[in-house]
Amino acid sequence: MSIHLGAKLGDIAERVLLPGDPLRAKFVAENFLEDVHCYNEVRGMYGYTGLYKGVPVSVQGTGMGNPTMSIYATELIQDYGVKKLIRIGTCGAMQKELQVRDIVLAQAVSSDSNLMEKIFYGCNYAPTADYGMLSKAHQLAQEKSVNVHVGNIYNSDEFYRETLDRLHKFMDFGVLAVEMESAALYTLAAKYGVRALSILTVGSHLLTNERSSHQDSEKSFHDMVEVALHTILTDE
Ligand SMILES: O=P(O)(O)O[C@H]1O[C@H](CO)[C@@H](O)[C@H]1O
Ligand SMILES: O=c1cc[nH]c(=O)[nH]1
Repeated sequence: MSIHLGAKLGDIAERVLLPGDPLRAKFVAENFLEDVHCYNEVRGMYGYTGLYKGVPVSVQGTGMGNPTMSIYATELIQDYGVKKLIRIGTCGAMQKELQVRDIVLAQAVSSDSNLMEKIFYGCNYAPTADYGMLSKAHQLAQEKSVNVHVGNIYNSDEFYRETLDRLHKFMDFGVLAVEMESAALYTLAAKYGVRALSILTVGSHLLTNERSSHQDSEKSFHDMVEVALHTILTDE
């Protein structure tokens, strides 16, 4: 057991999908994996391990924001030996060419979080995706004819913003979409020498205010989860 996970050693696979919402972890386990067991209920942050095409894969809720992602990513890597982590999240679109339900592959992460400043003595650090997993996910998404976008995303510690100025600045510089966990995930993956990628479904559009309903978005997760599962299985 680690501090925040009730799993025994060996309960968690080397390959883990990471949704923010613990109920999304349950949904993925019940609908995509076989021979599933729940290894964590601590804090209601459900974690499951099952088989995908005969290979053990876990799916672990992370909660919202860089601090909770940091806790789960660190314990998964350090205490349970996880080697490949793919976040399956939602995001808000920031460019007009993106549509609700499109998929975004986060190649790089810009952030307003001071997490990196703390780690790197006030300097900037550019959290980046694992290139092998990024290119595999891109290829798979294209094969499935999914509307997929690859590029820089905005990681924020704010969901409800004091000002929109910063958001607009990132829009001006071509940043695709906003979310709240990928800076911590990519930075910790680099620290511990493991592989990470964030795959995001557009749940809302910040330019048009369109948003998918909660139920609607569970269905639209289907493509993202399939791309994530196929990507995490390949060794490129
Ligand atoms: O849907 P998830 O994975 O939680 O991701 C996004 O949704 C939450 C905000 O509603 C934040 O966690 C953000 O990153
Ligand atoms: O983090 C997020 C996710 C969706 N929409 C936002 O505005 N922020």
